[in-house]
This record gives sequence, structure tokens and C-alpha cells, in this order.
Amino acid sequence: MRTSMLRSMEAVLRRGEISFSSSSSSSHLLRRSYASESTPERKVAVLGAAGGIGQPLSLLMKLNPLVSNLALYDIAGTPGVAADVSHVNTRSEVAGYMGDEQLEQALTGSDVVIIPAGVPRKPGMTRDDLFNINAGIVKGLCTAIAKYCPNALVNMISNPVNSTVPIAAEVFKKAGTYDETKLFGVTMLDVVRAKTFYAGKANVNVADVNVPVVGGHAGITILPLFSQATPKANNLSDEHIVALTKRTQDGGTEVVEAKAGKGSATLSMAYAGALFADACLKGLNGVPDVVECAFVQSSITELPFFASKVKLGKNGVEKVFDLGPLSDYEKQGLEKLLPELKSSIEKGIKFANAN
Ligand SMILES: NC(=O)C1=CN([C@@H]2O[C@H](COP(=O)(O)OP(=O)(O)OC[C@H]3O[C@@H](n4cnc5c(N)ncnc54)[C@H](O)[C@@H]3O)[C@@H](O)[C@H]2O)C=CC1
Ligand SMILES: O=C([O-])CC(=O)C(=O)O
Repeated sequence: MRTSMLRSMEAVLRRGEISFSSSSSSSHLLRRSYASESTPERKVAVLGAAGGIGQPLSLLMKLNPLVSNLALYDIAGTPGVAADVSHVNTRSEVAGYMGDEQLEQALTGSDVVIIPAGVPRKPGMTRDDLFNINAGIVKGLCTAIAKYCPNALVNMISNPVNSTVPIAAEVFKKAGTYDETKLFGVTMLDVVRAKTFYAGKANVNVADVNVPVVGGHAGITILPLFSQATPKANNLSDEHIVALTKRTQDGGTEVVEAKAGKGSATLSMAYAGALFADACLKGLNGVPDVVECAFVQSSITELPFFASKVKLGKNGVEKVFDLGPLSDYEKQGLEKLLPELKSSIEKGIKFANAN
């Protein structure tokens, strides 16, 4: 029975009928979709592809039939990762690129660039403690993106996202290529966590759950809006909501501590990153009503960048949705997060302009 299941799965993959579902209707990673002979060519580059996130993310992007070319770039280790992933019998051609001199080739022609390059946290560190190393890495990679694929959608995973996205924006502005509809901080893992934790407490099917998560991607700047969660749960008290909010905000730290010095979330992040990149590709391909949360240039609060629901279209961000009705608890959370998020954004802008 197992053999016949594998055979039918392989047949479906060969026909290009499997795709990643955007989380809005189902949280199943693999699902039949509209992919067909007419699916356009799309090149996706993963920068940091040999890392803890990069490797499983590269595999998941290899499984995505919307991808025709997969460029795997890192400063080391990519030939092995690319050779390994390239043997998976799905649509995309895989190529590995290593070191500065191959970055141009990796990036040229990319439609989507996913950036999980940089150091992860160890117990006791905040995401901001990664700034000194990762800011420079992101700046270098974005300088190359501006040069070699200025029209690509950029999915920034490297932490601290609250600062690396503003850094990217400044680099692109200086290069004259900035387009606010094409730059995204990936906050999808916060949404993935909020859905999982909510489903567990509310006792509902996780595949049906939707929870917007707004703000930023660090500690209290992560604000899950459980008052807008669906399906509605009648069994959750205020205490439950406070606990769910805290667990979502501390989700990254929970993994960092459990890994005890061996890094931060990689597998769940690869899943979340693959879902978000899939949503970007669907938007580029003209699929209607693709809506996900992301940290983008925004005017829905006083801050220049903010995570909220965004509609993805043929050019990237088509619409930034406002926050909708908030509970009193969420209003307080919003007030509390603004100063920290503001200072992280300013730190990124200052770094980009000083260096
Ligand atoms: N946005 C989010 O929700 C999340 C973000 N992260 C962040 O993602 C980043 C990566 O995490 P991991 O994969 O666990 O780290 P890792 O250390 O396992 O992998 C990072 C990879 O980046 C590569 N790299 C370093 N400098 C580079 C450069 N200039 N160009 C290309 N590649 C370069 C390294 O060689 C390594 O292979 C960290 O900053 C981490 O904090 C992690 C989890 C969730
Ligand atoms: O916590 C970290 O350092 C990694 C991260 O951003 C997450 O898991 O949300």
C-alpha cells in the first residue's frame, strides 16, 4: 500500500499538480493546485542555502512546482547541498553557487530572493544581539541584489528582521532601485506558531485556523491578534489569550533554549519561509486573493515598517491591510511595542547610512 501511495505521489509531482497551499484556506503544506503546463518560468535564489534554515528551505523550494530554476548560494558548502537537492525528481533545475565571485550568477534573473544568511541566536541572546554580524551580511547581499536582480521580490529571514528590512530598504534607495512593494520581512513563522498554539488550546482543527500576527519579529513586537482568530473559540479565557500571546512572542526563544546552543528554529522556519515564498510566487503568477502577514513598508501606524496582512500580486505588495478591530489587550500590546520597533527600525536605517 505504501508503494502504491508513493507511486501515485510521484505521478502527481511529475504532472506538476502539487503545490504549497497558502495558509489562508488550509495549513497543509502540499496540496493539489492550479500548476499546469502554462506555469511560467520562475527563478528563486536562496542566499545562505547551506545553513540550518537554508538546507531544508532549499528542499522545500525544490518541491514547489512554481519554481523552474533554483539557485543555491552560500559562502561555503553549496556544491554539496545543490548536488543533493538536484537529485529530487521535480520540475526545477538546481544550481549551486559559492563565494562572492559567483553571487552575480546566482542572482541574475531571479524573481524571488530568499535570505536566511547570517548567524542564529544562542541561549541568553536577543535577536538584536545578532545585529553586529548580520547587518553587514545583509547589506552586502542587498547591494548585490540591487545590482544583479533589482526587480526581484526579497524575502528577508535574517535577524533582527526589525532592523534588516530597513537596512535592505536603505541599500536599495542608495542604489536607486528601491520599490517598497518588493521587500518583505518574513514573519510567517509567528503566524505558523500562533495557529499551532491556538488550535491546541481552542481544540479546533489546526488546518482551519487563521490568526493574523502584526507588528515586528522580536519579543513584544510580535503581536498575535487572537481576537480576530478563526474559527472562533468560546472556551478561551482572558488568561488563555495572555498565555497564547506570550507563547507566540517567545516561540523563538523556546526553540533556542531547547536547542541549547545549537542554534534557533530551522525546520519550522524553512516551512514558514517556503509557504511565504510560495505565496509570493502565486502573487507574481496572478493568482487572486493571496493574503499573508509580512513586515513591509507601511503607513497603517506611525512607523515606516510594520507587519500586517498584505495582498500579494503581480508586482509584489498590492495592498497593505490595516489592523482591523483590536481588543483592549491588543491595543495595549500595540502601544507597548511601538517604541521598541521604532528604535530597531532606526538602528537599521542609521547603520545602512553610516557604513
Ligand atoms: N525570520 C524568522 O522568523 C527567523 C529568522 N532566523 C534567522 O535566520 C538566520 C539564519 O539562521 P540559521 O540558518 O539557523 O543559521 P546557520 O548559521 O545555520 O546558517 C546561516 C548560513 O548563512 C551563511 N552565510 C553567512 N554569511 C553569508 C553571506 N555573506 N552570504 C551568504 N551566506 C552567508 C552561512 O555560511 C550559513 O550557511 C539567522 O539570522 C536567524 O536568526 C531564524 C529563524 C526564524
Ligand atoms: O528566535 C530566533 O532567534 C529565531 C527566530 O527569529 C524565531 O525562531 O522566531
